[in-house]
Amino acid sequence: MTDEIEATGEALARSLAEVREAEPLVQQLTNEVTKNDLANVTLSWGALPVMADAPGEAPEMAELAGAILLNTGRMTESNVDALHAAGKAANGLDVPVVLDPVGAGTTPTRKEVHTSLLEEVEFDVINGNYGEITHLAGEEADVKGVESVGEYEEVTGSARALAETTGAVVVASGVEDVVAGSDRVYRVRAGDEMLSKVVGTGCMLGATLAAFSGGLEDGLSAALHGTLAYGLAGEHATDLEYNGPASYSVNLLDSIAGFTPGVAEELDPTDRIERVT
Ligand SMILES: Nc1ncnc2c1ncn2[C@@H]1O[C@H](COP(=O)(O)OP(=O)(O)OP(=O)(O)O)[C@@H](O)[C@H]1O
Ligand SMILES: Cc1ncsc1CCO
Ligand SMILES: [Mg+2]
Repeated sequence: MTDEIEATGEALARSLAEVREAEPLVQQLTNEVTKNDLANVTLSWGALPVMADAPGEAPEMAELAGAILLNTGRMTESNVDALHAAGKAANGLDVPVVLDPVGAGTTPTRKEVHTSLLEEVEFDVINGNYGEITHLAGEEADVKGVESVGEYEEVTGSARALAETTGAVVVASGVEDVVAGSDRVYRVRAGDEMLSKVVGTGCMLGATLAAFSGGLEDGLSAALHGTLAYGLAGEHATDLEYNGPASYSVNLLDSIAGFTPGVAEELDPTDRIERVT
């Protein structure tokens, strides 16, 4: 691992190119609300999506994958079984595993599912909104359905605490994103308020983090550059023709597809990332 992660346009371009060259197979177990968007986001970063989520086949596919995403938005018994089985199979072969703990803390069922997943599966990345991350860190949090509500002034500390207890890189998404490894924490300022007006943009960040984890060697660089690239794509999407949130969501997909290494090279995103600890 390099001492400090570069946040230049050139460094971001190298990461984007590495994902495209590796073209990792990214298996995603996710909710029905966002499945199609996640598959397209994955393809647009240059990775290959496969949404294999049946309990019998999911662990078989995980053994073939370059990375897997476990999004807990769908709480059916068979999906929960598949999440466990795929996560364990991936751990057995050192395939990176990303957890998106959708709605963590809201119901007894979700509390139990997240507790058992964290006990039984080792995660490389955990990405959730401020409320979900704060809840998983063992602190008081207010999650309404799948939305983070309330104030989270201590989210940097919560993300770091969760990174320390789980060994995962933790990404807490919100107005600014926090990317926490065990020994350092960054804040990423990229994105646009429109990202909060479309359902599933946090889930799409999860797909992005899985694609970058499958393509890059270093997990913290993958999380930091994936979060930065996604936020910048979300900003650029506001330059495209806008007719309301639905057109923004299409523009977001187009913006990700157009975010090539050549585009990244021309940017100077150094002031978007601040190391805070
Ligand atoms: N006000 C904002 N300004 C800039 N970026 C934002 C804002 N709100 C959210 N984002 C960005 O939107 C993305 C999704 O974050 P959010 O915290 O809303 O996820 P979420 O609640 O898990 O979403 P979902 O459950 O709908 O998938 C992140 O990339 C985050 O940086
Ligand atoms: C709205 C919703 N409900 C379960 S999953 C999901 C997608 C956003 O997280
Ligand atoms: Mg989410």
